[in-house]
Amino acid sequence: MITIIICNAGLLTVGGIGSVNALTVIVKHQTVPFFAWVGVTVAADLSYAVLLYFQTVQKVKLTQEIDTLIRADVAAGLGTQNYADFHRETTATYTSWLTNDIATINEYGIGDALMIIQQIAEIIFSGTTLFVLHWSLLLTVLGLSSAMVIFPRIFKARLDRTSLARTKANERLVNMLEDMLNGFDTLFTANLTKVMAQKVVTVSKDVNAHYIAFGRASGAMYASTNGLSFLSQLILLAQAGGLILYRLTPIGAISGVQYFGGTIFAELSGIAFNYREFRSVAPIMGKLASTRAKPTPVTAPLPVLHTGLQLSNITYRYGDRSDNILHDLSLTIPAGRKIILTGDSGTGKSTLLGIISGQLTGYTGRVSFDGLDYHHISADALHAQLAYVTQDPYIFNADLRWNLTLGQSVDPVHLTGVIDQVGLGPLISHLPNGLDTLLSHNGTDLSGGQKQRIALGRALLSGRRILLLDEATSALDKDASLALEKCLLSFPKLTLVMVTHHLHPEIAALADEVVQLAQINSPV
Ligand SMILES: Nc1ncnc2c1ncn2[C@@H]1O[C@H](COP(=O)(O)OP(=O)(O)OP(=O)(O)O)[C@@H](O)[C@H]1O
Repeated sequence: MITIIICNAGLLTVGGIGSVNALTVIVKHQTVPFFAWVGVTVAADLSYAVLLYFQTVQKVKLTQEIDTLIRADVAAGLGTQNYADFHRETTATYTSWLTNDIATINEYGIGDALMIIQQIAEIIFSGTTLFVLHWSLLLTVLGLSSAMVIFPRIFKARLDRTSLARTKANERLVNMLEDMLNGFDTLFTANLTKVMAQKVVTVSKDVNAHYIAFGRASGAMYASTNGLSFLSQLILLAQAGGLILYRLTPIGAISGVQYFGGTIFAELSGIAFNYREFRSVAPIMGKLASTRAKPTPVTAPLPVLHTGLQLSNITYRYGDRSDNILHDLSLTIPAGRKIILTGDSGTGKSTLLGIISGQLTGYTGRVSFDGLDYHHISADALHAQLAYVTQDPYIFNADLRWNLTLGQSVDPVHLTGVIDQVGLGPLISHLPNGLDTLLSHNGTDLSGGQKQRIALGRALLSGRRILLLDEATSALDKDASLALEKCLLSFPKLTLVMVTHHLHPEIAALADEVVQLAQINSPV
C-alpha cells in the first residue's frame, strides 16, 4: 500500500515537472522539447490513473483486514471479561462499537493515516523540486509550513470532545433501536408501534446534533487552514516572480511554485486536518482496548466436587441499591445432594444462584468449593464444573444440534439419550431437518418450554456435575415439568440446586433438602 502511494505521489511530481519544463521551453519556441515534456506529463498522469485503481483496491483489502483484526481483538477481549464487567454495557453498545466505531476507524483512522502518508510523500517530492528551482523557495515554504503545523492545534480539544460525544450518541441510538425492536411485540399488541418512529426521530436528532457539532469543529479547522494555505501561495508566487525577474530561476518556475507550492500547502493543511481527525480516533481505540480483560488469575483445573460447596455469612447488595438482597446467609451444598430453593418472589433466589455460579462476585462472606475459596478459583476453572440454566435461556441463531452441543463434539449415543431425557424427541420429529434445523434468533420460532428443554439438554450434555437451575422448567406443563425434574433428581452423581416457585410434593419428597430462602435469611 505504501509503495503504491509513494509511486503515485512520484508520478504526480513527474507530471508537474513536465509542465514546468514545457512552459520553460515553449517561451523559447523549442517545439520538439515542448512536445517531449508534454508527453512526459501525459504519461505520468495516465500511469497515475492506472495506479489509482490498484491503490483503491488495496485500500479496501487493507481496511477489511484491519477491521477483522479489531473485531477479533474486541471479541476475544469480551470473551475474557468477567460476568459483571461484560454486563456493564448493553449488547447494543457492543454492537455499536463493532459497527459504528469501526466505520469511524475506517474513515478517520485508516483513511486518514493513508492520506497522511500520501501527503508526506507529495510534500517531500514537491519540496525537492522547489529546492531545485531555487533554494530560497523551499526556505519560504518551510517558514510558512511551520505556521500551518502550529495553527490547527487551536482546534484539537474541540475536535476530540465532539468526536467522543458523537460515538456516545451513536451508542444511545443503537441501544434505543435494539430496545424498540426487541419490544416490537409489546408495542404491536398495544397499538403503539408509532412510538417506535417517534423515538427513532428523537434519538436520530440527538445523533444529528452531535455529527453537526463535529462537522462544525472540523469545518472551522478546515476553512481556517485552507485560508492560511492560499495566503502562503500568494507569498510564494510573488517570490517566484522576483526570482524570474533577476534570472535566478527558469520561467517555468512560475507554474512550478503554483503547482508544487500549492501541493505543499494544500497537503500540509490536509495533513494538519487529517492528523487531527486521525487523533480523534484515539479515544475510540482506547474504549475498544478497554474490552481487553484485566489479567485474571489462572488456576489449575478443579477436581470433581468431592465434599461440597459452602456458603458462609453471605451478604449481597446490587450496585447502587440501599438494601441487602441477601443478609448473612449460610448454606451447605454437599456433593451429590439435591437442594431445592423456594421463597417469595424477590427474596434473592436468583441472586444466590448468581453467587454460586461465580457470576456475582461483590458479596461479603465466603463461598468455597471443597474448602477452596472462590476468590482463589478462576472463572474458567469454576465454569468447567458447573452448568447454570435460567428461566429464559438464550437460543442461538444456529441449528438445534449446535444449540445443544454449543459446537462441542458429543457422542451421538449420549446426544440421543439426553434428547430423550429432556423430551425433545417430538420437537425434532416435527422440524424439517431434525437436529440440523436452523433455529431463529433467540428461538422466536420455539415455545418457552421447548427453549427450556434445549437449555436443560445443553446443561446435561456439558457433562458438568453441578447443576444450578433457576426455574428451568417453569414454562412446561405440570406433567412435563414433573417428569423432567424427577429425571434430574435421579442422577446420583449430580449436585443439584434448583430454584422453583411450583414445588410439587412428589419433587419435594425426592430432594435431599428444601430450603425456604426467607428462613435462611432470618437468624435461627
Ligand atoms: N441486576 C440487578 N440489579 C439491581 N437489582 C437487582 C438485580 N437483579 C435483581 N435485583 C433485585 O434483587 C432482588 C432479588 O432478586 P432475585 O431475582 O434474586 O429474586 P428471586 O427470589 O429470584 O425472585 P423471583 O422469584 O421473582 O425470580 C429483587 O428485589 C431485584 O429487584
